[in-house]
Amino acid sequence: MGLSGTSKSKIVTGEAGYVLEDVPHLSDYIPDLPTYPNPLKTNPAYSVVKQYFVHDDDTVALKIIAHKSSPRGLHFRRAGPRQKVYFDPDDVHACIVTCGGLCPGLNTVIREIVCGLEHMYGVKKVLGIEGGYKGFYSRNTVPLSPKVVNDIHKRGGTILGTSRGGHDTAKIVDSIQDRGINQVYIIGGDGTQKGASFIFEEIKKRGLKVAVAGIPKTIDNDISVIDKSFGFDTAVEEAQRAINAAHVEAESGENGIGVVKVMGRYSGFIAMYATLASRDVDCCLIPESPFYLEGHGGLFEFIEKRLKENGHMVIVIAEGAGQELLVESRHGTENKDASGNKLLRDIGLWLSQKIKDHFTKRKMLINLKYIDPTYMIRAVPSNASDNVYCTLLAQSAIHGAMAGYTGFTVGLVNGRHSYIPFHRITEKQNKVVITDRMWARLLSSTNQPSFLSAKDVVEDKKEEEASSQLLSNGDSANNLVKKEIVYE
Ligand SMILES: Nc1ncnc2c1ncn2[C@@H]1O[C@H](COP(=O)(O)OP(=O)(O)O)[C@@H](O)[C@H]1O
Ligand SMILES: O=P(O)(O)OC[C@H]1O[C@](O)(COP(=O)(O)O)[C@@H](O)[C@@H]1O
Ligand SMILES: [Mg+2]
Repeated sequence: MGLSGTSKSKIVTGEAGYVLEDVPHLSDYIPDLPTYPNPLKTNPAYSVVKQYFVHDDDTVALKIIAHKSSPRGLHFRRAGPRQKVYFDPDDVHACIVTCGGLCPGLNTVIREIVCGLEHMYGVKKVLGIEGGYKGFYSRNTVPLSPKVVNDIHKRGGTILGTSRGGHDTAKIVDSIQDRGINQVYIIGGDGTQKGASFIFEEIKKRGLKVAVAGIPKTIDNDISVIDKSFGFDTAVEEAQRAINAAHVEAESGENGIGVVKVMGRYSGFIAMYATLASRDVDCCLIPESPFYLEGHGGLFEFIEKRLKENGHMVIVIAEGAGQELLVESRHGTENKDASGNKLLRDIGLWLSQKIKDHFTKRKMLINLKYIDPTYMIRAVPSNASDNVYCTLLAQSAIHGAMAGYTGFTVGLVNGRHSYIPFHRITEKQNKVVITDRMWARLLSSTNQPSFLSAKDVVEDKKEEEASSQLLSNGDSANNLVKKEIVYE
């Protein structure tokens, strides 16, 4: 086996093309750390389970579809408890912080970190950092115990509060150092994980024995590498209620049109899955698939056709869709939120008005109802399957930190919990690939226009080149490079 890599990546190679992209370990920069037997060995719940501990060599493949001649691709370290731990449970002082937008399941993750630390490892000192990153240096903290967090998974939001902006690496690490914290659990999206990687680098620079573990959170499902994010299932389920309402309204009026806006700043996964799940949706509009209103193949033509056929229709639109159509009226100013995310204009409202104007001009009576359930979807508690998922993520993060791993995000990769280096999570976003089979399934289920013209270039050669590159660099199928498409 060989070890190589840049400061960013820790690559371990082996026989038969084996490549592990490992995560950092405290022993990488602190020599002679003492180890302790894992307390789970004497825990009655776990000690009876054969092979409970993860083998040191266990890895998880990033790509599970292989061709005859393709390399084995990249692997990540499998998550789970190790035989040895690098912390005496009595010495652990953990903290938890939630950052960025809300997402169903945040409280479940908090609960399970607190309970998992105490029940599995006997750790009793856990601190909640209030109000996101800036809470490390400008807000209160709250001691967390299994009793305090007992019921919180039944509530939406985060009991710790959250925020955008306020990431000051030096101040955060000063606070970690001053408080004697040695395990940091950071729950948040791509922005948060970028912040977490800076915190990890600073901790390493100062030579501190502090494990930094990220738990990826995104209601938009826009984090790459992982199969899906917690809360996403719940969001899709909750979106059904709004779509049902839009359908009932649309069915009841003459030429009824229901427009539902869902979240999805850059990625239209909620819109796509909510549409596929509902079967009541006639048209789904997402940021990845530019659309146009007027003319042949445009949205207005399709609406008119559907109304004539069915007398009603439902449109689901992701908030980031069609933003380019609004650009002209923005007068060049691009507003950003405290984290630097682009502020979007309300495409749902804009589109609803455009549809109304169009049919008024055509002297065709329509009844349009616009529903914006975005924050309602985000504020609900997680459903049963997300609760289980959150629990496993929290436990995997705890096992990793206790085993001395650091600078990692925990995530489900092809159905297996894995430790993923931060940069893999943050280097690009997960997006719906409109040349992929899932989007084709959606198009065939709604029978909506693809909004691609005859000029759209889909060159077989380019496609082949792109896919063979992907096989060798081990990228996930979810992140396939878009084929070159020319829009009229
Ligand atoms: N590039 C970055 N470097 C350091 N911190 C960041 C970066 N981007 C975002 N953050 C911090 O992460 C937190 C959440 O980021 P945000 O983008 O709002 O949400 P999310 O993490 O859900 O994507 C904020 O406190 C923000 O300051
Ligand atoms: O109004 P807020 O709190 O900024 O949140 C709105 C945004 O948050 C999101 O839910 C995503 O948030 P994150 O990047 O924090 O995961 C987007 O879909 C939405 O645009
Ligand atoms: Mg984000």
